[in-house]
Amino acid sequence: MTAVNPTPPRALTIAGSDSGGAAGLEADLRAMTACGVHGCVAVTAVTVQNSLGVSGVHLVPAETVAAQVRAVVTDIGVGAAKTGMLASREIIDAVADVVDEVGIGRGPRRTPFVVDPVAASMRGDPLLTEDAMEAIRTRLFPRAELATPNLDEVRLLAGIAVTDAATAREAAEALHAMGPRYVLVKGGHLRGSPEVVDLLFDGEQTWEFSGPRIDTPHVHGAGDALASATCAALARGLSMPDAVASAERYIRRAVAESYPLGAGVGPVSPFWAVQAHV
Ligand SMILES: Nc1ncnc2c1ncn2[C@@H]1O[C@H](COP(=O)(O)OP(=O)(O)OP(=O)(O)O)[C@@H](O)[C@H]1O
Ligand SMILES: Cc1ncc(COP(=O)(O)O)c(N)n1
Repeated sequence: MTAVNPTPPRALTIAGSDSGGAAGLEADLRAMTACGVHGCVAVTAVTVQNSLGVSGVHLVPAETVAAQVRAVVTDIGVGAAKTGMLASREIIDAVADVVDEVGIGRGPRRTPFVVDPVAASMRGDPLLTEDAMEAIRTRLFPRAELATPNLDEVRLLAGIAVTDAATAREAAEALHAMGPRYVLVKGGHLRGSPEVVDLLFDGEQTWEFSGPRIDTPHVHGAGDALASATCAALARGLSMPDAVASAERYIRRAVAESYPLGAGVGPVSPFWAVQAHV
């Protein structure tokens, strides 16, 4: 007898590939799977990458990136989409145009769009050309339901150095004024602090997600996994504050169970969530 199972919720990541399998679309798909969602991909770039860094980048043509988004949305359909490494201004322009075309974006009648403004790898290797951050700000932030910058990206986008709760709030306000409906200022890079505090802001209300800093160097892919877990929760129909809260619970366990890989920095682990089901 043929078993016909229900189709699970789907989400789309528009991101680059990490050959080390720690960050990028590989991290995104693992996090989406662990969070109960079928992940689809529009690949923007192939990186030559391992635990020690990025030694090569090969860009996918912008029209091929847009065509992947179109192919996924028109046939499979998704409940939410996110961006990771977008690599170039041309790809950002193509993504801005195609999300408008297929109904992904900001506001109640659009499929929720999470913009993770990835600028560099955690080791500082550039993942975006220099003129492209401005394009993320002007072309993608006004279309974003949620933007998820880390503190280096906050500095590039808003010129604010976050050092405490007051400057995190100031940054959230400045970034919100650039267009996203919600902003999540991620505190992982405030290395001296014993607590990690992520701040969600919708222009009026703030939600603070805090917990002890877990003592591990292996946080490769943490930002990708957090944005993807949020995207998965949105695809399952959660509200933004609930989706971020669920992703925050997910990422803290994933950081706690991170593991060494190669000679450099290892990844956060999605396995705890999968193992709960096997
Ligand atoms: N040592 C840690 N302990 C607890 N939580 C952490 C730790 N490091 C990262 N996190 C969680 O992961 C989230 C993403 O990390 P981070 O702020 O470093 O963003 P990112 O730079 O985009 O991530 P990455 O570059 O590692 O992919 C943080 O906001 C925090 O919730
Ligand atoms: C293809 C790709 N996308 C994103 C990241 C950022 O992740 P991290 O900040 O953990 O290096 C990366 N290193 N590679």
